[in-house]
Amino acid sequence: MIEFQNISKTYTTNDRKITAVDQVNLSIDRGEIFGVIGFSGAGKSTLIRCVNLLERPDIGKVLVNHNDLLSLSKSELIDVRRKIGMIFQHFNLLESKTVFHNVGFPLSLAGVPRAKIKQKVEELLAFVGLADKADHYPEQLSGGQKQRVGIARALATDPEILLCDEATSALDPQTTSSILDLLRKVRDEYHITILMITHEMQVIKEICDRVAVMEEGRVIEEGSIFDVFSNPQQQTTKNFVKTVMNDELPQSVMDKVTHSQGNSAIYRLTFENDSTEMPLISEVAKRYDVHTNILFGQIVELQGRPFGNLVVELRGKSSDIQQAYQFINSRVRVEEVTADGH
Ligand SMILES: Nc1ncnc2c1ncn2[C@@H]1O[C@H](COP(=O)(O)OP(=O)(O)OP(=O)(O)O)[C@@H](O)[C@H]1O
Repeated sequence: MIEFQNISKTYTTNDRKITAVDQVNLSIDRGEIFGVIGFSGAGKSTLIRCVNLLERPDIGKVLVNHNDLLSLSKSELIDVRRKIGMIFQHFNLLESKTVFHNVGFPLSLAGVPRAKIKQKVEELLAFVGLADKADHYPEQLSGGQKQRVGIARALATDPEILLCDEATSALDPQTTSSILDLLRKVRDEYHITILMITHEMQVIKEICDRVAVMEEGRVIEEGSIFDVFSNPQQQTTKNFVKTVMNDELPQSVMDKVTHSQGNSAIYRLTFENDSTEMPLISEVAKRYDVHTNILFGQIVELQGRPFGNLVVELRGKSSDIQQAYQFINSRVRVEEVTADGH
């Protein structure tokens, strides 16, 4: 549906060159909710603006529905852009127009007859839950309501793609959740492909199917939500994952454990899918002459699949600990936790 083929974009300011997007390759499928995460300055906004050529990449190709955007004429590009809606962090509503006229604005611009505009706007306001706010002005609305208007306006031209530029970053967590629910409904009911950029991993976790992590203009990691959250590879990705999956042991616990007497080792066990239901620790205690001390445990759901973490201290003779480790290792992913808790 959307394909970036080796695109790069460099800005030159005061003789300084900044490569905002650096050789990015990504492919986003029809009907997918795809997230791009990165810290400020990573190049996310530049990348998303390449989808409708608000920014033109210097090199590479942007394909939308197999159309090579950079080779289109002006009028062809206008047609493609009509199929791409966009919502923004600060909503970008027209303050002097009512909710009704904000939503209908793209249709008025396209010369759609009044009766048709009325029908479409009413349908969309009902869809976003603002049927009773048609005559209100933006200043009379909360942030969440404003973003609902932004979404309704973006849907007015029946787009196939919705671009979300930090669409929930100005909202509190509860309102963010309700907007994400609405975006999921947009995808499910209107079958729209959604590309969103954000610096909040919680947003990615709640709604996306796949994610790409950007750093210094490059995509450093990409994959399904389950794979990236359960087994992040790059340090930046690990840091983002940590913000929503807090599985760090407090230092005070680590200190107690590492200063305890006798032979002991600490392991982090990772459970996925069916293995989350495995009575592994009781099995270890039964089979081997080791004491087991559970220091931390959690189970979360990623895209409907269970994923768990357990940090266990094993105490006993080195040879017994080693045997117990091998048994665990044959059943689940396991790594030793070092003295700093990692
Ligand atoms: N129009 C521009 N002129 C010059 N430099 C720019 C321009 N737009 C972006 N940049 C630079 O390109 C880099 C990437 O910016 P971009 O806005 O794409 O990142 P971002 O990940 O979206 O960050 P943020 O979340 O802060 O917007 C930054 O160093 C930024 O300063």
